[in-house]
Amino acid sequence: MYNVVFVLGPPGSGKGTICAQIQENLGYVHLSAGDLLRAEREREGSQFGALIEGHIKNGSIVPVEITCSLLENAMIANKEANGFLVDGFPRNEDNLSGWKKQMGGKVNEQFVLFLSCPVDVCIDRCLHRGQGRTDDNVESLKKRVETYNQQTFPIIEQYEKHGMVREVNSQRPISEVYQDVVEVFSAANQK
Ligand SMILES: Nc1ncnc2c1ncn2[C@@H]1O[C@H](COP(=O)(O)OP(=O)(O)OP(=O)(O)O)[C@@H](O)[C@H]1O
Ligand SMILES: O=c1ccn([C@@H]2O[C@H](COP(=O)(O)O)[C@@H](O)[C@H]2O)c(=O)[nH]1
Ligand SMILES: [Mg+2]
Repeated sequence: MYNVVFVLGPPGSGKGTICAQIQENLGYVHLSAGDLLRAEREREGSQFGALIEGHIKNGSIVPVEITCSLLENAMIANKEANGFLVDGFPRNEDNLSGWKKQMGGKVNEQFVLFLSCPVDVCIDRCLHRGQGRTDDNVESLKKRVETYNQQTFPIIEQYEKHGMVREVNSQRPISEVYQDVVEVFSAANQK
């Protein structure tokens, strides 16, 4: 069984930043679904490159079969990890049902870390991220936020109903956010 923590929140809420620190200090392996899709987009011979880029630019969600296979392959390649931080997934109903179908019997879902942050702050962070992402522009960000509000937030609400969401306010200095996140992990791993 793989231990899994889903890390969700609006675009630019700091998921990648916090996951990198958790990976460094707590032995979880960080799997950003977005990073895996970007790597697949760049992979020579990939049949999905154009499809992935279309979704990324449009802020829409790639079919789950593609994303879930990338995530499972990355888990298989890191079997010795304490657990996995699945960053930016599941993002919609299709993601959730596809994940349950493919991974249902293979994972222990520990909790959902929800980094909450006002959208205007998040957009400003993305516009100043400086990583050259093709979706860090005003037009794509508008669509990404819309997708988050309409499709991803309801997934967080579903997990909330099952008592699985741990919310941390990420509109604060990174060190403060990280401190609270560590407490969430400590509490979960004491059980
Ligand atoms: N608490 C914070 N305060 C200020 N800036 C932050 C904070 N957390 C992250 N950032 C910065 O905001 C930008 C976005 O952070 P990050 O890439 O971690 O977000 P993300 O949630 O992974 O975004 P996306 O969903 O678009 O991948 C980065 O430039 C990062 O350095
Ligand atoms: O599960 C996923 C994760 C991501 N996408 C697509 O990638 C971009 C960028 O994702 P980030 O998490 O911001 O790196 C996202 O807008 C989607 O288009 C996806 O389809 N499924
Ligand atoms: Mg990210």
